[in-house]
Amino acid sequence: MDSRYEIKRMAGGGGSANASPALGGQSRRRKMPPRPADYKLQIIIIGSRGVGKTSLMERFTDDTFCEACKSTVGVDFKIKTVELRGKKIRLQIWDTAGQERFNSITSAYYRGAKGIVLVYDITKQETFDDLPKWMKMIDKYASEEAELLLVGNKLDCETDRIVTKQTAERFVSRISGLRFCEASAKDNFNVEECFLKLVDDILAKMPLEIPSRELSNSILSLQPEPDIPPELNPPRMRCC
Ligand SMILES: Nc1nc2c(ncn2[C@@H]2O[C@H](COP(=O)(O)OP(=O)(O)OP(=O)(O)O)[C@@H](O)[C@H]2O)c(=O)[nH]1
Repeated sequence: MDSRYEIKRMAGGGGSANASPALGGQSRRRKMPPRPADYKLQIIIIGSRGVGKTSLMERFTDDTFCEACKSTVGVDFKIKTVELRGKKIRLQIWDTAGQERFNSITSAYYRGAKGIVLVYDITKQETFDDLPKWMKMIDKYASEEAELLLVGNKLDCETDRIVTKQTAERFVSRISGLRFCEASAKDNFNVEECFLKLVDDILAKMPLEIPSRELSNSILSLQPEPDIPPELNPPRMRCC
């Protein structure tokens, strides 16, 4: 049995208001199981190779940073539960390979995503120049309803910056509904804020006024459990 459901016997010598005479002064406390999530959402992280997609995901989900990570092969994912707008949200975050040769695999994950994080590296012009190509992928494979967030990563490398904030803002202003922020996975700057803003934007579009009895009985999934598309192999785990 799950240890969360165990009834803990509290050894006691009386004095507790909850003590039961039948237990000879011992009281029973039931440890409550965690409240189930109200929503399950998928977020996908895309962008060119080496921009820090994995690093952003790992910073957000585990608060870790890997200096010498291996390049992602195919896709990987992590789970994180957050609370926003009074709701508990289970996020499944898909980290995709930046290498073009994996596009046929990674594109299968766009469709179910409620949020898309498009990343470039502020120190590498080519990763910014690649953005129109990634926008084409989004147009082709993602849901029109998906919320979009552009992240300029590696803000800790300000002295090596090539892509100015103004240049990025000009790009963003031409695309409706695209949000923008700069962050550093390494320094843990603005990472959580960027992800939570994206989730908040997703929630803002959802019908949150669901009768509480529906919420209490089951996990309300506004989209299918984010399964691995059947035609694909399971996500390949990467190590650091
Ligand atoms: N200075 C700095 N380095 C970073 C940052 N984020 C990631 N890196 C480094 O950039 C390199 C690539 O990071 P990854 O997270 O693997 O990049 P990725 O976009 O997932 O790469 P692919 O899987 O190849 O597409 C690694 O050496 C990281 O340590 C950051 O915020 N600042």
